[in-house]
Amino acid sequence: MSNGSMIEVSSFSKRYGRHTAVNALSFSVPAGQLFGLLGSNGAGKTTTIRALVGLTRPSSGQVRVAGYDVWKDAIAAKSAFGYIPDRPHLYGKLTGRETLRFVAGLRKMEGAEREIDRWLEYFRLSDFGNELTETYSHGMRQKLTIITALLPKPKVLIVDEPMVGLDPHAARQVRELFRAHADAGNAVLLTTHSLPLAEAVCDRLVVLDRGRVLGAGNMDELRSQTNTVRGGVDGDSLERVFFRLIEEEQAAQEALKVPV
Ligand SMILES: Nc1ncnc2c1ncn2[C@@H]1O[C@H](COP(=O)(O)OP(=O)(O)OP(=O)(O)O)[C@@H](O)[C@H]1O
Repeated sequence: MSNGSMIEVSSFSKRYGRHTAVNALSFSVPAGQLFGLLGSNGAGKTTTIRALVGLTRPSSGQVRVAGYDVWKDAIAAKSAFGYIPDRPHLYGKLTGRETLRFVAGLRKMEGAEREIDRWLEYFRLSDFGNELTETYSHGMRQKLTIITALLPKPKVLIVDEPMVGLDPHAARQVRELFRAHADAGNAVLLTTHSLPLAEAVCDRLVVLDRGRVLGAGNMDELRSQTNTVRGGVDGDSLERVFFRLIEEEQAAQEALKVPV
């Protein structure tokens, strides 16, 4: 594993026919960090995540998780990460508890039953543990999916749009969970459209637009890239920084147009 990175994306590109969804993207996430991947619709966030979890093959470049090439060393890589997709799939004919036992069995976890109780309690799902997941509300399904990813205590957690459908209390719990997971020495990567969430929890960020990086770094670095102001009540929010980056990109594109 080079320089302790838990996630390493090197010159990753993904092309669909003539369309380039992600173009030569590079970033790395060390243990202990919470990393945010931001960008407008179609920017390439989900494509990057799908490459990180081995669901799509890079057209070029490399994607490594916990030191393993996700495509070439898939089994080792997959046992090192937990994945929370934006559209989770659960088996409707299993109960919540059966779902979690199934995951614990796959990961050969010891003493999983107590952990499962603790997690169900944490998300106020204890009363529903023995109900089929097909009867769960959207938010309950989301919570169960989050538990399936975290139960095996993965070194790397990869999350696509975590907060959709969660009530404010659960959203706060999930935010705290991700932070705690990173602080415990793991790497967390998330995509989100919630800029306040990203600003509140992420140590570092990449802003993508149409497959290319518009800005990268911590909040201070992003502010210095966009001439925005730091700190206090007068400081510029990530939202301001984000729109600046998009506006600058649009201005640069305009400038390239042939004047007719
Ligand atoms: N299977 C596919 N076949 C063809 N094009 C695809 C495929 N998957 C994604 N794309 C294209 O790649 C680009 C990036 O899509 P992606 O889903 O990664 O964006 P995103 O940043 O996750 O967007 P959103 O915020 O809307 O979820 C889009 O232009 C999309 O149309």
